[in-house]
Amino acid sequence: MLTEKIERSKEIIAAALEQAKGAMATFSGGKDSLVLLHLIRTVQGGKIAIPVLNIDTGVKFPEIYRFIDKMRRLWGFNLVRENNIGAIPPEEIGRDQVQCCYRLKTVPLKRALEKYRVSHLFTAIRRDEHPARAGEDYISPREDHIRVQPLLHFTREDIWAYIRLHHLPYCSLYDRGYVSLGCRPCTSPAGSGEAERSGRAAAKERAMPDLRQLGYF
Ligand SMILES: Nc1ncnc2c1ncn2[C@@H]1O[C@H](COP(=O)(O)OS(=O)(=O)O)[C@@H](OP(=O)(O)O)[C@H]1O
Repeated sequence: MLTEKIERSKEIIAAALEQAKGAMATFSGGKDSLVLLHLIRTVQGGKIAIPVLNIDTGVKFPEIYRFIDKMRRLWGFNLVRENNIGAIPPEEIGRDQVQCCYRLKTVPLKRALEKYRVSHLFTAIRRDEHPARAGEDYISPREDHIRVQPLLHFTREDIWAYIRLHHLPYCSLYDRGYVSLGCRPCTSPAGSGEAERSGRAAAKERAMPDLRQLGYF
């Protein structure tokens, strides 16, 4: 039942917020982190009181940038943007995916964690997204901080049901066939019957690197 799943997520969020000395949420502009922010907003009484991190690779879709700004205005949260733009020459972006993801995503993420002294980082990953995420726990200690992953038990359908239930706005790319939003060079729409992340890196017909291994999400 969705109601029970929502309650479970709220409990995880509330407990982590209570323990955290430096909590931070993540928002990619995607549907899952949208739900994460809404849940945090609910737990915090209608206002997101912790900073919200967006890692800007510089090659996201314009629709994503616009949607992030729209939500920032609507919900009035403190959006913190971090980037490492320029670390990869434009013509090489997406070519060596491990290097590209590491420099454009992991490096700025690590920098943000240090800069903002983050003890607990809230992410919106789900177990059903990918086999690599199936074994994840709600609370996942890393080298220097703790990942809080309150949406692990949500399915893709749960996310959309939540968005409909609360009449949340969402990024327009989802209505144009995109099911998982990454960087422009490595994302294409997925066919309707395909796995959720099949459009990621499909533009290059390659598998995404293991981002967990790279210290990303
Ligand atoms: N660029 C950026 N900025 C801030 N937060 C981010 C970013 N990329 C990933 N995330 C967080 O990780 C969640 C899962 O996203 P992805 O499956 O796209 O992750 S990954 O890029 O493949 O590692 C993601 O949720 P959704 O993107 O909504 O699914 C966020 O909680």
